[in-house]
Amino acid sequence: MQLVALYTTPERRRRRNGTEQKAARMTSLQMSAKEEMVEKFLDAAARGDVVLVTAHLAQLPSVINQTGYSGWTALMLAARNGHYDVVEKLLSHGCDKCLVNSSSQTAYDIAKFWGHRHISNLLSRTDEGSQRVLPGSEVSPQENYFSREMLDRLSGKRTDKTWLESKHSDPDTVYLMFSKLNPMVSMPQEDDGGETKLCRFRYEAVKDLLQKPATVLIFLGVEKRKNPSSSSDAVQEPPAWFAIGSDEDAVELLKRCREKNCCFPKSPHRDLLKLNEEEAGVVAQARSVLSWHSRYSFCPTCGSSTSLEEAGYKRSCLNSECRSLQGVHNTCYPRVDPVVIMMVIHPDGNQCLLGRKKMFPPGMFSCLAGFVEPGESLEEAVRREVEEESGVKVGPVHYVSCQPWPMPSSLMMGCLAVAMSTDISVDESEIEEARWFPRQQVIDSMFKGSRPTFSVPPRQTIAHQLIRHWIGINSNL
Ligand SMILES: NC(=O)C1=CN([C@@H]2O[C@H](COP(=O)(O)OP(=O)(O)OC[C@H]3O[C@@H](n4cnc5c(N)ncnc54)[C@H](OP(=O)(O)O)[C@@H]3O)[C@@H](O)[C@H]2O)C=CC1
Ligand SMILES: [Mg+2]
Ligand SMILES: [Mg+2]
Ligand SMILES: [Mg+2]
Ligand SMILES: [Zn+2]
Repeated sequence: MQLVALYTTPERRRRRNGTEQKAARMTSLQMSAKEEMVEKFLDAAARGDVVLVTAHLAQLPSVINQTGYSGWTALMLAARNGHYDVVEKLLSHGCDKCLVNSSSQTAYDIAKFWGHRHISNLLSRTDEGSQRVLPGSEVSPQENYFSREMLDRLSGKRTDKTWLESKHSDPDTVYLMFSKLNPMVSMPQEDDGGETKLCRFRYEAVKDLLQKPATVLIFLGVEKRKNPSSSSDAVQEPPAWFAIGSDEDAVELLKRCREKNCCFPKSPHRDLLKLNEEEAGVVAQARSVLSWHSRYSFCPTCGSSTSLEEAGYKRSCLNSECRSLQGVHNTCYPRVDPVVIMMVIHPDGNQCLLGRKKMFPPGMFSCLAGFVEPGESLEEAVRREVEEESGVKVGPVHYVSCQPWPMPSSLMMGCLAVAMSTDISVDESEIEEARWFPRQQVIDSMFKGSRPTFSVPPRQTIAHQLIRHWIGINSNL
């Protein structure tokens, strides 16, 4: 009932106090134009003015998840006051419904408390929730880190040797360089906002490498057109992208780059999470395919040598008698390993099961995960892995979203699972510790920052997004 005391009437409180507070801030702090716009946007959401809300979003998309002096987002205010159309509009623009106010309530909690059942139903819809697992307006629906496709893979062109050769020497073609499966990147400079960037090469800088027999060349695709209707696009094909896997000495490779601060990251689990969403998607594709080439040089059926085909997407056995060349010859394609990762919810709905491996940084807990085995459904894999690792029995399983995880080629399939038993007994060979964490404790460690009792993996992981997702759909009341 904390909510009653704090937020009984946010709109009235806004009306009563808003003008004086704003005026005070205007004079004392000189409210910036951005702050003023945020307050106007929040006011429109609180009043249910969907036209004005839409106009603000068009003018400044980043306003969508902002909070004003009250610490409430537009979604929370619209949910509080029962404005279904505003909630719908904000969701359609990809707002983050997992955010909490200072009392740890999500927009869902607020709508539920104030009896706006049509809104709480809308906010709790799992398919809707699964579409928006990453925060930020620049991220489109159903997307996790490593999932964005900025290239059109044009798989039909992989067998078109003439087209591929013309692209090799095209001056617009972009080459990425990999050494030991890691891409050459320029590390963040102080003035560029801390983003790691892929080093992009042109044909002239790499053409000698393309001639070397040990070089692996992968066609990644062509850039997706942002504005396909413009007239220059009609005559010009978008640039093609290739990945080069080279066995040349890394120091020598680095000399080819003119940019400053270049390197091949040493810790992919950490460094590859600092790319922007688009480049991360390209790396996910290239790294998994290169890793397959590095481990599958010989035919797994007869042990003969293989040749690289289809622009890097196939290896064929050079022994014409080999069984792998008959029937289903799927020994020859890049591998993808399906993994289930699950947020296990306590039967009381207010706690979740998280575990830690010995290799995790101190204090970090994450969702349980495990490889899907042959002939197993996702649901069964979830039940088996949870029981193996924690001893907890699981009933219903609900798919949420997935994430390519190029370490080296997992496809993480994120699920919510409801526990049918609560006693924990960990498999110490896989997990050091597993615990039930109350929702409030999870919220404190994710959002409040000050001395959390434990930490969760970074936002780029699907584990993090599943935890957020659960907070977003679970009632706090
Ligand atoms: N993005 C994210 O948020 C997260 C990603 N992950 C990723 O998920 C993956 C799987 O999680 P994990 O808990 O380790 O899996 P499991 O619980 O299945 O346990 C790993 C065990 O499975 C074995 N194994 C390795 N590859 C396979 C395979 N293809 N099929 C069946 N068993 C296999 C390993 O053996 P061996 O020791 O011989 O290799 C290891 O002993 C990992 O790659 C991990 O990086 C995990 C958690 C979070
Ligand atoms: Mg396991
Ligand atoms: Mg596991
Ligand atoms: Mg396993
Ligand atoms: Zn063979």
